[in-house]
Order: sequence, then structure tokens, then C-alpha cells
Amino acid sequence: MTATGRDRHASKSLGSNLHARIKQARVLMVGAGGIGCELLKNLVLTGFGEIHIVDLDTIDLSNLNRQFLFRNEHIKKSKALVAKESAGIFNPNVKIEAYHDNIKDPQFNVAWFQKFDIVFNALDNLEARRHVNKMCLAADVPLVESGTTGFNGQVQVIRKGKTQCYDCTPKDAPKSFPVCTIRSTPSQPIHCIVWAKSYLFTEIFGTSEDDAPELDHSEDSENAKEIANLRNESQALKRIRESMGSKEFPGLVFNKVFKEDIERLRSMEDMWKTRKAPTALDYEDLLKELPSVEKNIAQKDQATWTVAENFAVFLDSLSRLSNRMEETRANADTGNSPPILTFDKDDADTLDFVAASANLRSIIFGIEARSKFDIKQMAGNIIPAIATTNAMTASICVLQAFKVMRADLAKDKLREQLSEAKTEEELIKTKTDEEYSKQLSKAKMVFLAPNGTERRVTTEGLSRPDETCPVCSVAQSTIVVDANRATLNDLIEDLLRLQLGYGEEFSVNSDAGLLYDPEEDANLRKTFAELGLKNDNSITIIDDADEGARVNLVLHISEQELGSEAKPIDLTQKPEIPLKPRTAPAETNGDSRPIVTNGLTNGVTNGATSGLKRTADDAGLEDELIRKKGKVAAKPDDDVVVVDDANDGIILIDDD
Ligand SMILES: Nc1ncnc2c1ncn2[C@@H]1O[C@H](COP(=O)(O)OP(=O)(O)OP(=O)(O)O)[C@@H](O)[C@H]1O
Ligand SMILES: [Zn+2]
Repeated sequence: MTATGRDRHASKSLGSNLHARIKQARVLMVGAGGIGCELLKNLVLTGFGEIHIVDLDTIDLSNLNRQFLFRNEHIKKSKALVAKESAGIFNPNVKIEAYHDNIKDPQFNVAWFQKFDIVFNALDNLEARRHVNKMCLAADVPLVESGTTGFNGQVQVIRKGKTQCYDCTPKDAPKSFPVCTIRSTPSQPIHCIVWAKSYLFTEIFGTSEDDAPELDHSEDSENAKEIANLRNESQALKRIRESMGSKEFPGLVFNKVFKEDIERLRSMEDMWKTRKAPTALDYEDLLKELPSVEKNIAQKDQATWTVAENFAVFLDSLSRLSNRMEETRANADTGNSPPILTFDKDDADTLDFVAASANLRSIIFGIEARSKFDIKQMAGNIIPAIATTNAMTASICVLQAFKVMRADLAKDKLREQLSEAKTEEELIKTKTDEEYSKQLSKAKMVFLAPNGTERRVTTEGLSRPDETCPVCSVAQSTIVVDANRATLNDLIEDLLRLQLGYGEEFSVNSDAGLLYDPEEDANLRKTFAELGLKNDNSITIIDDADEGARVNLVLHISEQELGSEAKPIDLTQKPEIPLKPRTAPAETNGDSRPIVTNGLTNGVTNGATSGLKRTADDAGLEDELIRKKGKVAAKPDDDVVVVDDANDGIILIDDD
């Protein structure tokens, strides 16, 4: 298709104004995985002028079934760079920049985010989502946040000061299990799988179970003694680890965890009054059965293995992993931290070990064994990623972005008209802001959820920011600092007291902790450099005044050498710092108060370990979907809005 042909159709569909804006837009897409590949295709084909892609990962075989920009020959190459190459071919008019980096890297600072008209998140973990949310708030750039889990999907438009941010609604921490259930009283296959993955595997090949998020170590007086016993067991296992590589090693490990520990547990008779007591396994007996086991049993991943088969896979994978540890150790440079292995559902050696160990434990406790295939899903916490869910979600992201851009357009147009009419600047600000809110209220929170046997798209108006949200209900500004000259006292006296009118009761905090409060004045004479405050760091001012306290103020540091006659520290722009809300409106948290309250009909607005697959838990999706489903299901979904203004385009992009 020629460029003009391409433009003609897009312009007709979207309207010439929006289309022109899209062609000039510079957008950022964070994550080039399942949603990202679909989204990039949409952005490129729509004709967004300049697209920047950030992804830290390389392409894996398991990505190819749904991340259609990647092919076999791309395995191990950068996702961002390959996505750029593949999608670039779709539309030569679009400029694409790719970064094979972590979005949390310091090069992607607030000033860098400010270059974009809109940001799209296509991520798979809470931490990165939270980071981009914060950066977009600091840079005052609209964010389209999205996530999918199986058949469920969600898209949310986030705009500073207008809508809820990603952190306005609490997100659940990943599921964890009490340590005693995992270590002493398992009753389900998942308990044995978590034991194999987060305890046995990590004690032998990793660091320590203390790091495993799936294990809840909180003690109460009743289980304190058992937890102490379990610690001793772990210590004993650590000692066995030292004999890795020796002939005795497999027998020592097996006897420890499948015999001695089980016999100790069994001897605690009280525990087994209401439960079936475990039965230890015998290493020597099982060795005798080995010759009868098929050689390629580990490949039969759909079958439920017998005790002997599990034993065979256990020994074989233990030996494969031990050899790998030995090799890593031999190749490691001196001075490095000790070599460790980490569980990866796609790493056959680690999966075989976890599957066989989990099943041996299940057999001991009279729990049904599972196939390796099932265990892979459960250990990887996997809800299968569904290509069509990603595709639908990615298309909704773009439709929502259109609405955000239309709000910008409307605001600019009104500003132009008011300026021509020589309207006062203050009034222009109020009017254009109202217009922006009104237009933005057409954007929606969109849910994709299976509803009975039918899959449906449902929407909900966006809510106003939560006034108690610690992330978005703060004031922000940037300060220029000559770090070798500016002292903490300059910040406090000149900037906070004189320019911003702070009183006596406030504190200054950095990521490292408290820098100043009325009782802590030891740092006053220190310079920013001496305090370790650098470019792109931020400090938070917490107002503790009894009366009229203002919300927290976050100041981003822009380090610059300022001439000796210039002030060593200054604000780039005077921030507006609203008062803290008087009462915490906890009961309104998560409701959908419209972002505009002036009687609009479609009210509303405002308000989903890298490399690991997204789960409902860490994507923070499932609860929210369940919470909303009942409410939105009743909405009629046959509202059709036909727009046929030449400048507004003819396709239907409204979904309310
Ligand atoms: N901090 C980060 N910086 C940059 N990219 C990130 C960051 N965290 C996650 N990502 C990227 O976000 C993408 C999310 O995509 P997706 O959810 O499809 O995961 P995936 O790893 O590609 O596939 P799988 O579903 O097998 O986990 C991944 O490509 C991942 O590398
Ligand atoms: Zn918030």
C-alpha cells in the first residue's frame, strides 16, 4: 500500500484531526512479550509517528506460539530489537527505537519519560508496573496499563490528577503457604510441589528457602517448636550439600528427606490423630527396582509415574544438576558469590527434579501424584497465556489511547479559541482543564472476562484518584541542584520555608531514610554530594503541621553545575501542594466516582521476576475481575455510537 493510500484510509477512519496527531505522536511501549507484540503491530499499523520499545529479555522458544513477531531464528536475541525489525516492515513511515534494557535503569529518568505523548505498559510483573506508574505520574504523561491472565484481560487509563493510578487500589501479594503445611503436613499436590521447588531445590542448589516468597515463616507459639525443628533439618541438609559430587551424595539426600525427616515427623503422634501418617521410603529397596524402569521415562510428561519411575527421574536429574553445579563452580572466577541454580519451568533438569521429588513426597503422604506436565503448570504458577486475549487487550489499549489523544486535541482546540478571544490565562486554564476532564471521561476501564460460556468485554467509568494514595496523591516537582555547593540547609531555608512556605513541623526523607526533622539537624551543613543525593534521586517532604498540613511533596533532583553567582538550588517550577484530606475516605476506596461530576451522561473515567510468567496474583487481576464481574455484567452492550463528522472519523471507537 502506498503511503497516501495508507493515510487516506486511516484518516477517514479516525478523523483527520486525530490521525494527524497520531502521525506526530511519540509513544513508549514497555514490554515486548505477549501483549507487547500485538500492541506494537497495532501501533505501527495505525501509524503512530515514533514508537520506543523497552524490554530487558531475550526470546525464548516458549514465546513463539503467541509472540508472533518472533521466529525460531530469533531465539536468544533481544525481544525489543527483533520486535522493532519485524514490526518495522509493516509500515515504513513509522520510526521505531528499541532498547534491550530494564525500564528501571537510570537512563530512563523523568525527563526521558516526558518526551512521550503516551506510554503503554505491556508488562508481566507488579514491580515494573509500579515503577512505570510512578514515572508517568512524575513526568505527567498518560499511561495505558494492561494485563491478561488466561481469558481475562484488563485495560486502565491512568492520568495524573484525573484518574486513579495503578497503586490507588491495593494489589494482592502472591499466594504463600504456612511453612508448617509445606514442611510437615502437606495435604495437596501443590504443597508437595512448593516443598520440592522452594525448599528442597533451593536448599540443595540455590540460596535458601528464607528467600522463597511462597513460604510464610510467621511463627505463633504453637508452631514455634516445630519451626525450630525444621530449621535443624535444613541445617543438616546444608551439610549434606557439601558432599555434592561424591558417590554417596544421592543416597544421603534421599535418606535425609524421604526417610529420616519423615520418620521424625511420624514419631510426633499427636500430629497424626486426625491425619494419615506419612510412610518413609527406602533407598535400597527402590534401587533394586531401577532396572525395570524405562530409560526415557522423564520424557513421558503426560503419564503419572510409579514410585520407581519417580525414583529413577529423581536420581537422574539430581546427577544432571550436580554436574552443572560442579561445572559452574569450576568456571566461576574467584571472588564471585557461590554458584547457584534457580528453578525454571522451562529448564528440563530443574523441572524433572522438582516433579520427581514432589511426587515422591506425595506418595509418602498418601497424596495423588501428578504428571510432569501438570507439575510444570503448577510449579510455574502458570495460567496459560492465550493469544486471542492478548490480541483483544492490545486492541483495547489503542482504542483507549485514541480517547486520551482526543482529550488532548479538544483541550488544544479550546485553548486556541480562547486565546484568539483574548481570554484571561487563568480562565483558559480552568476551561481547558474542564474540557480535558470531560473528554477524558470517555476513556474507560475495560475488562475482558469469560462470562458463562460467552466471553465479553465490559467497561466501567474511571474513578478519581484516591486522596489517600501514597503514590499519586503527592505533589511533585523537579529541583536543579549544584550538588557540591547546595546544602540541606539551603533546601530547608531557601526553598521549603521561603519559597514554599513550610513551617517548623516537617521532615525530609530520601530512599536511604530520614535526612532532617525538627529533632534531627545533624545533616544541615552537609552538601547534597556529601549526603549521597545524585541526579534522578528524589526526596520526599512530609508535612507534619497540626493544622493545614499539605500532602507529601516529592522533589526530583536534576544535578547541574550552576555558576558561583547563581543560587545553588532552585525549583524548576513552583508546585501546587494541596492540603491533606481531613478524614481518610477509606470506604470510598475502589469505588467509581466519576472524574467529572458535572452531569455527563457517559460519566466517568477514571477509574495487570522478569522472565517469569504472569500469574493472576502478581498481575493483580483476578480479585478485581471477580469483584467487578457481577456489577458490570448487567450493563447493556449494544449501545452503538455512529460518528460521521469528517474531522472526527467514521469508525466506532466508543464503547459505552
Ligand atoms: N523491568 C522490565 N523492564 C523491561 N521489560 C520488562 C521488565 N519486566 C518485564 N519486562 C518484559 O515484559 C514482557 C512481558 O511479556 P509476557 O507477559 O508475555 O511475558 P514473557 O516473559 O514474554 O512470556 P511468559 O508468558 O512465558 O512469561 C516480557 O517480555 C518481559 O521481558
Ligand atoms: Zn494512586
